[in-house]
Amino acid sequence: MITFDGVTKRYADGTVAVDDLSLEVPNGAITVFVGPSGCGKTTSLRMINRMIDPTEGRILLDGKDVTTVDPATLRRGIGYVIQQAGLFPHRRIVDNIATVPFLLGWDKKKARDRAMELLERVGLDPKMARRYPFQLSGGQQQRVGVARALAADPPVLLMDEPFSAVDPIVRTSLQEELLRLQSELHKTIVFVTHDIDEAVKLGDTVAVLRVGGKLAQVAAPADLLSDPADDFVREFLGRDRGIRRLGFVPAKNLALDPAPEGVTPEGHGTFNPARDSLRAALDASLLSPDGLAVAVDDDGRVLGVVGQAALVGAARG
Ligand SMILES: Nc1ncnc2c1ncn2[C@@H]1O[C@H](COP(=O)(O)OP(=O)(O)OP(=O)(O)O)[C@@H](O)[C@H]1O
Repeated sequence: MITFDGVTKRYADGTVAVDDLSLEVPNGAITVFVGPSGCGKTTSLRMINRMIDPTEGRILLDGKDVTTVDPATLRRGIGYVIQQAGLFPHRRIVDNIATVPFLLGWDKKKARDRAMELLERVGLDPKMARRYPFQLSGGQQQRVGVARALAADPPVLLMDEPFSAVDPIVRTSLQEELLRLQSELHKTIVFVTHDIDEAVKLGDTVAVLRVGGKLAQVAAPADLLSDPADDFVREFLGRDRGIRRLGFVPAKNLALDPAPEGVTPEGHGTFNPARDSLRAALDASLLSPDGLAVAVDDDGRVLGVVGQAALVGAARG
């Protein structure tokens, strides 16, 4: 666990970038820091690995004040991913990924084997290993950045706007890849973004900061969407909060009616109650001429139907 305990950062010119921040970042989950430009997200992140030291307060990593740990030792347990990957341009991809293992003195073969394993893990073709960064697309470079941060298997991963510089489609696939990786690796991840949609998609917990470095709210995405703490958070969350919140409510508790004669998945919107959200079920019903969302299992077999009145009722509840 990472604990921010009354942390303030005042820069030499008097700018208060972070103001009395207290927050707990649980192990094995993704905590997102989100907020407008200049609200202190990057400063907060960099105080964890001591690229910046706080002016007041303490940051504890598993109970230990990070300022008492030598930065090099500290960073061995903390992977760091930044925007535009920050790869070394004159090193091949495999050696970029193996950077930390090399620094730790692993033998060359073991370090490169590990790099190859990670290359595949982040969804890249092993053929890429011998290329240089300029021979990869932006999205591929970002994947290499993630692989490099994971190379020495650190328990903590800091990610600073890692997907901001790529186009929306690549960005979506990188986000999904991160969620897939996290479901296997269970790292303690602190993720910084200014994009609220990215925050609610990736975060188990979302911390919203406002300019001046003050914490506005910290909550699970569904709670943030249903109960914003104040006007700033409400405005920052943007439109369609009600609908977006339904994306976090599982559809598995919906009461299904037997499918009427002739109602089939063809010509109807379908959803899978075991996997999908209430939002997906509502969408399915809106796509059906008679308003019935058809529930199907993994094999496409019809389990039943649910109508719009029941969906709206479930959405209220
Ligand atoms: N070295 C510095 N000296 C003085 N002020 C600084 C310094 N670094 C950052 N700041 C200021 O501290 C505040 C917070 O900066 P920070 O980079 O942490 O914000 P951020 O939320 O990450 O912003 P962005 O989303 O634009 O990257 C800003 O007002 C910034 O101008």
